[in-house]
Amino acid sequence: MSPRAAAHKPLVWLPACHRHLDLHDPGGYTVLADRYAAAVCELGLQPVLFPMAGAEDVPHLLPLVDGVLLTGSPSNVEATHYSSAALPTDLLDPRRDALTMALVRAALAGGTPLFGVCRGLQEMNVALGGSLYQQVHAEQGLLDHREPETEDLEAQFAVRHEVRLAPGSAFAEWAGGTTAQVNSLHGQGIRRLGRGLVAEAFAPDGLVEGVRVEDAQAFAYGVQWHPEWTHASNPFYARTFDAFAQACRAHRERRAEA
Ligand SMILES: N[C@@H](CCC(=O)NCCCC(=O)O)C(=O)O
Repeated sequence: MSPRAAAHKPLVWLPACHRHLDLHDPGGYTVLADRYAAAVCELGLQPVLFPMAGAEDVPHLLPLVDGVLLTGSPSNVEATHYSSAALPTDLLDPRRDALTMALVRAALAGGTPLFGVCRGLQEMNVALGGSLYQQVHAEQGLLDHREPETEDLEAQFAVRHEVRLAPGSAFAEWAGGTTAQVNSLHGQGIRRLGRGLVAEAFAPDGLVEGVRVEDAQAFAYGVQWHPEWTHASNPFYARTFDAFAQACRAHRERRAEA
């Protein structure tokens, strides 16, 4: 690593959510679960937020960072992005949608490492022209992938099912085999795969749970599970995150040398 590149930690952009919280200020709040930012810090990277960034800011802000981590969120990608009508019960976040749709495309076009987790995977899929099941559990033949109704986070994030991993894929390498156990906290899921996405991890009901972007210039993966949870003690999750972190470091090097 060159001395210049070593001077700063690679910067990882985590697009935040925008919510109305039951607090004194009735205005909106910018929200990011500490869990994701902490995982990024533990990898030796620096999480950054651009709270007011919109799609129009992406060309100016993306060159400042070394990676993008699209986090999970209780909110759903609005179905109008894949030409369906949103269900009346949907918790939506149009500002996040607008930003992440542009960010996915720009990160891939410019070779910025991109990792999507849960909603983040769904955003990658929709940004690339794919569609989602709005309620996986309502589809015949598909399982209920939602977390149990409890406030106990350990129970919510507990391992829930196996995933089958494509032989020879990076997922299989990170898992050390062609199966792994994962947690599951989502109501939506990939229906039609986006352009250029290769399905490489599958739930027992066949739902696509892990993708890579074909011919990507840098790390470009998405997972439906949550590797940020217990990533330090789970070798599969740890290797996935390490690969992302390495890609961010390599991107930092390239930026420093340019
Ligand atoms: N709302 C979507 C995405 C689910 C998701 O990202 N869950 C994570 C919840 C915990 C967190 O905020 O990290 C769906 O239901 O599929």
